[in-house]
Amino acid sequence: MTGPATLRPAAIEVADVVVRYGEVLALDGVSLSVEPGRVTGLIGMNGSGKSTLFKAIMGMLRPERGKVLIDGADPALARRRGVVGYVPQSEDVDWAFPVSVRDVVMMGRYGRQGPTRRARPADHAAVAEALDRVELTAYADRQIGQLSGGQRKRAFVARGIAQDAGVLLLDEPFAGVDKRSEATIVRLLKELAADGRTVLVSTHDLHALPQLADEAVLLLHRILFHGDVSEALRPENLARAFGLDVLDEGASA
Ligand SMILES: Nc1ncnc2c1ncn2[C@@H]1O[C@H](COP(=O)(O)OP(=O)(O)OP(=O)(O)O)[C@@H](O)[C@H]1O
Repeated sequence: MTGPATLRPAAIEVADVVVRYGEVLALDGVSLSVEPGRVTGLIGMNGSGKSTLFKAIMGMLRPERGKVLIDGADPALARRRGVVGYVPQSEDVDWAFPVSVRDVVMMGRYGRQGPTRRARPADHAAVAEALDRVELTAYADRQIGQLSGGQRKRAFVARGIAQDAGVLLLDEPFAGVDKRSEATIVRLLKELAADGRTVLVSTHDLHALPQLADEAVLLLHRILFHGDVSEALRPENLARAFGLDVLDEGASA
């Protein structure tokens, strides 16, 4: 499948990144390359540093050490250029905010509209196409909070599509989503990767991983594993990523 002409595929390069919040060492020398054209699953327990890694990739925090490059460019610059699209965790969104689904998707066009934010015909066309792609055309005028969990995620994916983002970061897209919506989102993400996008998805949902991801990254403040999904899911790898060895030690003490 060929992508839209304006799509800017971009690889993510993370080199030896250290991020600390006061005493908490959230990322401890993380190095990772994420390639376009694939869905990469980012797996780690609560507090393992997944959201912090996303923030570093978006240039929203400056690492104490190391570097992030998006297609060779500074991540904050890449974000301002609209190269990086982000689907946030549900808790990070104010669902009561009085905006329609269409408004949310139009936000993906703001970077092109300048300070006046006046939508041109091309912006409306891109929003309509993105809504169609995620199958939310019929819901375009609904307030964003009046959608199901899966539809809410798809609205934010549509924002990234309208933005022509070459990199899509999704933070826990399956949390609070039923199986049918999960299957729809998985299919959509695979299509978006096939267009040439770089798709990085954090998830706790290990069952969805084989269908979803072409490769997997296990994170526990540092990269424990990066490679085949089936290998990532081996019990010894999951035990390391989810700290079960720590629990075992505690149990035997
Ligand atoms: N703003 C902050 N101030 C202090 N500590 C923080 C802050 N943000 C994150 N942390 C800590 O940094 C570590 C990594 O947090 P992060 O949110 O990146 O993990 P996560 O893998 O995304 O977790 P979850 O799966 O629960 O969303 C945790 O120990 C967390 O408590």
